[in-house]
Amino acid sequence: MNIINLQNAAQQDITFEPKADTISASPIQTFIDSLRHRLSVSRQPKALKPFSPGDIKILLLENVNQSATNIFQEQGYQVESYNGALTEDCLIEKIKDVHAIGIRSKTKLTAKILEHAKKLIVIGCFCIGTNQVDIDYAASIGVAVFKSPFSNSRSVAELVIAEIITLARQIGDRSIELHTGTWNKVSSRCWEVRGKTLGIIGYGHIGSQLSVLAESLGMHVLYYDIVTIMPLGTAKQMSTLNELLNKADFVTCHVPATPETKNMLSAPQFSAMKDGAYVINASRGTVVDISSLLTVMKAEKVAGAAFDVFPSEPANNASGVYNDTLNNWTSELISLPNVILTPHIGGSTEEAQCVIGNEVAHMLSKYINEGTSVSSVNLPEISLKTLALDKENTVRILYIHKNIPGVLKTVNDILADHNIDKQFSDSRDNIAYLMIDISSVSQDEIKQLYDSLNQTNAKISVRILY
Ligand SMILES: NC(=O)C1=CN([C@@H]2O[C@H](COP(=O)(O)OP(=O)(O)OC[C@H]3O[C@@H](n4cnc5c(N)ncnc54)[C@H](O)[C@@H]3O)[C@@H](O)[C@H]2O)C=CC1
Ligand SMILES: O=C(O)CCC(=O)C(=O)O
Repeated sequence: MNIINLQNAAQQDITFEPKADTISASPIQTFIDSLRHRLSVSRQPKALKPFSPGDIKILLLENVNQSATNIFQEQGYQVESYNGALTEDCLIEKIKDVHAIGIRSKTKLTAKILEHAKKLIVIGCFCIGTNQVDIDYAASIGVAVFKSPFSNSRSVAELVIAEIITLARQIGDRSIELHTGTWNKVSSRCWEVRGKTLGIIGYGHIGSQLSVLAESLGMHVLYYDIVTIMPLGTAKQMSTLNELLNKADFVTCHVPATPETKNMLSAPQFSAMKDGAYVINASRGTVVDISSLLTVMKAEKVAGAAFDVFPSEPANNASGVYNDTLNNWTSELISLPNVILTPHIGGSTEEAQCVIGNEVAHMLSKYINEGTSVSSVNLPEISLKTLALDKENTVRILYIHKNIPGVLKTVNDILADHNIDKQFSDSRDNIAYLMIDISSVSQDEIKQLYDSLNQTNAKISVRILY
């Protein structure tokens, strides 16, 4: 019997009858089954249906690491990969048909795009920032979003250390000069970094990692953060941003893109800085007001700057795309001395990308196969023990719903005739997620349960795994 009108179309077109490979009537199969019991392989995870893994389609954009593709293919999923981001129209077409999408920082998954994603179960950000995804809208349609919490932090911190020394010694300019035939051996306004003060705005994973590296170079570290965070080494937390700006020789930003961090460094903050200070931004392009920075650099108030991120960034690698059409101050910025520009490569190392590929692909697979939302950035974090092979008639219900009164009663009334083995529910703002394992459920009852749950008022999405 085919289920129609499924809210969560991972289950669209998928029969609730057992797949051929699950029919176990032959003597050999019976022997294997009994052997499994004798060998206690019942602790192995049960492969949950209704989908067979081959039904699951994964779309990977922006050169997501091969390690992710390998994991998805090991699961038996279909994987389609692209090196760059897709145009909006193309993305809308592609997203209609996939159950999971993996992106990095370029692909904007807005409500406009996501409303076409009728089969989508989960989004994987193979990066740290999630500002490119409308995570609240995703939650409102029952789509989980995962990211890598810290696997490229070290890479970003190392890039910033390189930039601090490069700016202090004007290495970028000397290199460009030699590339164009000019020998210009100077020491004027070139400095050691030892004994200088680094001001870190945002003392999270990257900021704190950078703090340790900077101290090992003999720098003093000050940091500013909206929350009180334990200092590492001899770093000191400043109670205001201005206090940090007044004292730091190098100011570096490691905050997320939020309304509060937009233009966090602009004209008033630049004027609060020490004369001859340096500015670094490898967080998000919205954080530093580059138009204002141009003014203070021309006045030699700021002695140099390094940017890895920009308000607008090209979707794909290509020559000639970093220009005034992208950001109207580009030609002015590139004409200034001691400015280091990199194409959003803070997290782009082999090590970071491989780990992120593994990590996020595992989270996505676990969510697809078992419903585990631990580490999701937009859904309540729910997990139940993996169903074991011997739990043949056990069914797992994954019910994402509006966080309104009376839902548990409604759901439990529907399940009243079954034995509830385990139940876990949690909420996050307007959204709640309920995971229930019930036993002794026949194939026909699964269909009835699905239909009943699907008709409840609070339902956002329902999946039944068995
Ligand atoms: N250039 C690149 O390739 C990469 C850039 N990033 C960017 O760096 C950002 C930071 O990354 P993590 O350190 O991993 O994040 P995190 O979440 O570990 O740390 C961010 C810190 O900023 C603080 N913060 C938030 N709002 C603030 C405000 N208004 N004022 C002061 N502090 C504030 C938070 O309390 C937190 O301690 C990411 O959100 C991402 O946008 C991350 C990885 C790679
Ligand atoms: O590697 C990328 O494409 C994005 C890196 C980044 O900005 C992040 O992890 O937030």
